[in-house]
Amino acid sequence: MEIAQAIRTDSHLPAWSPEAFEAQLRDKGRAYHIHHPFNVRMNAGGCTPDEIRCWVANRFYYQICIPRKDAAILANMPDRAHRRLWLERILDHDGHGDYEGSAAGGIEAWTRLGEAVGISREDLWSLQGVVPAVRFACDAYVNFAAKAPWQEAVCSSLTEMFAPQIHKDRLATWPTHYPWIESDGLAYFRNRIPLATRDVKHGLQVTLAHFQTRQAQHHALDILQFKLDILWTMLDAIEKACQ
Ligand SMILES: O=C(O)c1cc(C(=O)O)c2c(n1)C(=O)C(=O)c1cc(C(=O)O)[nH]c1-2
Repeated sequence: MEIAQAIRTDSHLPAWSPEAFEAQLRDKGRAYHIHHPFNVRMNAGGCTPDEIRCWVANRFYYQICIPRKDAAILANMPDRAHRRLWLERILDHDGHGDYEGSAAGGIEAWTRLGEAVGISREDLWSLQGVVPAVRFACDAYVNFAAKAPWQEAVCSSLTEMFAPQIHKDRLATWPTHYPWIESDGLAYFRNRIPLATRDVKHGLQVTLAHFQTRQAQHHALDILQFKLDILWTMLDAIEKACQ
């Protein structure tokens, strides 16, 4: 899959310093789905219970794709030290040991979120409510991760730089706006904050080291844009499907 390239006139210039490059990557947060109208409305309390259920059911497809895309990246990583770190991401979502408690994993926590909003485990896992564009968007992420050089796939995970805020927003607003949702159901969001922060540290380390010329740094920004577009597209599709 080719990543769309923005047209630039400065590609011949020296590479940005690591600090300036990181600032460029972080600046991409302006296009994060935290600003999508559906997300804004959801966190402002404007969604109906059916809309919340529709979002949870569709987002579940993203949740189950994440460990598959991480396994694809792992398979392309030649270095043991990187694999050791990356492996944790798979366990974060799939869990390990029994399916109770903190080691149960993100997919299990999302299943609890589903139950808290009124979706049974069977219905959630059946993927019945997942609309085609959400499948296409998530599958594009898995396919990209499998085919791209592993450092580029790592770079695409850097939308996680912006994820702690979106989780914090939900924790801050949902209990007031949606008191009908059992608070236990929000554990997924709470759990992800430290994990995302850890992931970003490693992801940035790889990205800052790998993209060494201005042109390559622009390519990294294009990769991040591609991932931002995946998340944005998902909400476009969810907004339309959940009306
Ligand atoms: O709720 C969100 O808005 C959101 C966004 C993202 C993201 O930015 O990709 C992730 C998550 N959540 C998340 O929970 C998660 O585990 C995660 C992993 C990844 C990734 O690309 O590897 N993104 C995200």
